[in-house]
Amino acid sequence: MSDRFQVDLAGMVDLLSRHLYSGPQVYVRELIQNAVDAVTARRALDPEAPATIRISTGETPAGEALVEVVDTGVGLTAAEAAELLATIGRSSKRDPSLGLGRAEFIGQFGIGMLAAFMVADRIEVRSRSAVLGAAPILWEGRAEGTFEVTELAANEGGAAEEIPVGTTVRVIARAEAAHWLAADTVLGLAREYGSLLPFDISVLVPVDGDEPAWRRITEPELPWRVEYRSRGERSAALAEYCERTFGFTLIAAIDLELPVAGVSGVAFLLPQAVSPGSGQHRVYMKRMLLGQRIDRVLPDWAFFARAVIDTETLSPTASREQLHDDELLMTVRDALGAQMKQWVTETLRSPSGLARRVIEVHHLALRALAVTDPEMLELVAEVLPFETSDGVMTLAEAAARGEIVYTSTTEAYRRVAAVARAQGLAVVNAGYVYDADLLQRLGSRGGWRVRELESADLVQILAVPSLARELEVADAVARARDLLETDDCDVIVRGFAPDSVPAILLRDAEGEHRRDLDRERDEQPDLWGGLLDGFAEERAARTRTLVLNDDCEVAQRLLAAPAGEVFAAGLRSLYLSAVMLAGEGLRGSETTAFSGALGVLLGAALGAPTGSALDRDQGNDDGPQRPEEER
Ligand SMILES: Nc1ncnc2c1ncn2[C@@H]1O[C@H](COP(=O)(O)OP(=O)(O)OP(=O)(O)O)[C@@H](O)[C@H]1O
Repeated sequence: MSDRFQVDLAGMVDLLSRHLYSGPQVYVRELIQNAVDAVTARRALDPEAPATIRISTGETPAGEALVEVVDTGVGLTAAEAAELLATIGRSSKRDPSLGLGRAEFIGQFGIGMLAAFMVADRIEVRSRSAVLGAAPILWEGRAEGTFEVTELAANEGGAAEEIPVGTTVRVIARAEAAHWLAADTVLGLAREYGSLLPFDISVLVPVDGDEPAWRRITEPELPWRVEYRSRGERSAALAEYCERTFGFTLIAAIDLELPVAGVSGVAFLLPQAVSPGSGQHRVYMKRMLLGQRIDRVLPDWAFFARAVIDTETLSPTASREQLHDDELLMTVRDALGAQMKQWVTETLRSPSGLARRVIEVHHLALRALAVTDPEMLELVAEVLPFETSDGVMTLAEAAARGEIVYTSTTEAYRRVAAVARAQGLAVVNAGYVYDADLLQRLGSRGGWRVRELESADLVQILAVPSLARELEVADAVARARDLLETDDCDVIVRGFAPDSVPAILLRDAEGEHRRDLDRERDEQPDLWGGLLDGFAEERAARTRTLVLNDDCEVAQRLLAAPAGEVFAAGLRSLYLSAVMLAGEGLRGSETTAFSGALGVLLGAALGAPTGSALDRDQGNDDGPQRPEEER
């Protein structure tokens, strides 16, 4: 003999509330959805049937909080109520041959009613079926797991025939869940879930000093489907909708339309850059809100947009709060991505204020897009500005000048930019996320000559002087380092081209020079002995390095100069011209120091008295050249 499964209702409800749904608030959604499905079913039988849903809150005579949802839907017979309302997993909305939800209904799983028990102590369903001659019924279910069905005629005297076709669901709260049934909570939730549903749904709201009033919460049309007199009017309405729904002022709205998959919507471009992986979208399913943080609706690279879509075909998970990541979703995601790509291509190809703004704010997203898509790669190479040692330009512009040489980190770029600039070599800073990948891909396409800056380029750029020369200038270098200590700047001597540039300034954000020193020491451990160890330690503490060009006569003469005011003034002049060569402007105190130093040099040459800047340089650390802020 076989037995039937028993269900512990309290246990099931606990399971739902803790592990399936995000919280008890979904009970409002389930009630509205059942009412909408019932109205849809009735309209299928009788297209002229009324289609209204009324939601109100109140109290039972015993003071328990209650929510009542009244629909003019298809209703339930006594047998249907007994079978459907209390059988977990039983739904009238599934197609028996396919085992899937039927296209016209939102519900399909047969568990929605249980959600109400997350807040309810009891649920009463009064209903009259649209089936001709059906008697009105009352179904009462209790949280402890019992229910009964009675015919209202027998229960409530002669009023039965006056009861119209439709259903009234009354949820009576457990004391500790009563706040979920408060008037403004229910209004807020009904709006959140139901505002785009295609029926007249109204909520009874309290009015200060007056009788409560019905307020319609549904909009007659999807915001992106409303017809306006002009494009401008439509744009303004969408901007307002975006502000209201997502809380930001859009840069642009991109229409999304996929009729074959029953998907439509709009993607709003965010007004500021966001990090990848934050693409979260608002999804409606048959015009009922599924969730406001749904990912995977658009491709990963579209993280610079927030979309709102309505879908008739994508499948919800049983919680009805996420989408099934199935093949259909993948196809939809790709198709919506293609529409966004088309918009991006068209917008960026024709120069406009909008194109500039999109590039300025969302260049990172465009880089991400270029990495995944060869067509976008060409577009990005044409329109995206890159920092190069020859100024800001697009990759297409850089390519027009010859081979593109890039560094894959910004630190490496900062280190070599000044040297490269001094030598007329254009180096592209490919330090942003995706850049190195992007340039590599570009390099593997026909017609582009691209390569990463190699260490061989660097060795060629900065030549280490011989040991003898290093020892010869050691004293001058030590003096120079003392003089530039307050500028947070180290001093080294190297040879590099062109020999017309006496000095360049390197940044040392990652201790690159320390590594250089380590390498040099490793190569010639005996010769250098402990000499470099001391240097390395102290040098690592300074964030910039002045490289004096040992191939340049001016620098050579400075290194040969005796200690004194001319040496200090000469060093300061070279330092400040290197600051300018590195693309940094001079601060006020530096401009003063520059003219002071020139004054000293001219004075020395012309025999006039020396200037005050030199005195400051040769004095101790409280000189005016001390950096007031980080460079
Ligand atoms: N307001 C209503 N009017 C008429 N029938 C209803 C109503 N509410 C519920 N029902 C019936 O009860 C059944 C079970 O409802 P329930 O909400 O548990 O599941 P569902 O809506 O079918 O599926 P889902 O779990 O996906 O919401 C429904 O299939 C429907 O036949």
